[in-house]
Amino acid sequence: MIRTTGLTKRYGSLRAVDSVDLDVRAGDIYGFLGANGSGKTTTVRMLLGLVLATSGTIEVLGEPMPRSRHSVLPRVGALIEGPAAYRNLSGRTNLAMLDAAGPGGSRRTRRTRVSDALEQVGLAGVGRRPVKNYSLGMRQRLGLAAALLRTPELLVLDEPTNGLDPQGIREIRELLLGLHAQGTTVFLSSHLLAEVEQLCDRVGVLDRGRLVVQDQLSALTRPTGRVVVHTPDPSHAVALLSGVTEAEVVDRDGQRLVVAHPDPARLNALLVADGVRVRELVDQRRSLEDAVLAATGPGSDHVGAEAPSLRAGAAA
Ligand SMILES: Nc1ncnc2c1ncn2[C@@H]1O[C@H](COP(=O)(O)OP(=O)(O)OP(=O)(O)O)[C@@H](O)[C@H]1O
Repeated sequence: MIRTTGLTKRYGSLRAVDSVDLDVRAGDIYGFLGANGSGKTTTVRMLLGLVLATSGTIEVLGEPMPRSRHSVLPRVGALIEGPAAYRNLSGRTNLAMLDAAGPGGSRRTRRTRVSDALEQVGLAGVGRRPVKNYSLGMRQRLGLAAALLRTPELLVLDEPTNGLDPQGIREIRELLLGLHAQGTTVFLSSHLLAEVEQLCDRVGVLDRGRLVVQDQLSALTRPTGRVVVHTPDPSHAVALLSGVTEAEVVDRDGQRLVVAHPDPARLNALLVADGVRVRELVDQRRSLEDAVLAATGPGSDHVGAEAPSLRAGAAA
């Protein structure tokens, strides 16, 4: 769906994007993570032919960009940096104007297309109100409606939840999951780990212009081979396990033990058979944050792990 090789953008001596090999596959919800200033927007703009690459190649929907933009862009829905709209006009009129200005899409079916797009983003009831009366979340959804006018095969979204409150973020998330379930491939940039962890199945991490991670979320957060045990009898458990060669207690924090053991089921049986009460026993998994920190290392502008609500009110 999107494939780049050696994609690079220089601004003077700054390599804003540095030899990036993106691989976004059909059916992905791909999260493109990176701190502010890491080069996400520049990459997204290059994918859409809005900024020319210094070097490297780009394929979108199997066609070279920007050369094939006239055939590719009508099949791609895009939302970049706070969608612009005429404030005094209604959402519906804004969409109709965008539809008329965009490539493809006949005039005869415009009304239906606009109505369908408004319906999809949950703005059908307020489509006739002027945009100046819309909340930030409604404006963001209007931007998404514009991206949906052509029933895109691929959605490219730059920080789609920036500036939204938790409710707005959830609405966008549900909308994207719904579109994905209908077959749309989604590529979205974000600086929020939690957002990507909740929504995406494939992740790329940009660190100062370089793609330092690209993998399935499930592979990045795979089990560590350790088991987390919650027990009201931690001392008993530690004493028991000290005599078991294949088990090693690697961490103890109150009633929580982290045990290196090859088989959680066998470990559980061992503990219970000896009278240790087990409240919970789960495979320890690496968090996406751990995976990102391991790849970016110290001194990097780390992507944020803060709750999305803390970002509410940021620039749209
Ligand atoms: N037109 C430009 N001229 C010079 N430098 C630029 C230009 N556009 C972007 N940059 C620089 O390139 C780097 C990457 O910027 P970019 O906007 O792509 O990052 P980003 O990850 O999208 O960050 P943000 O989330 O803040 O938008 C930054 O250091 C930025 O200052």
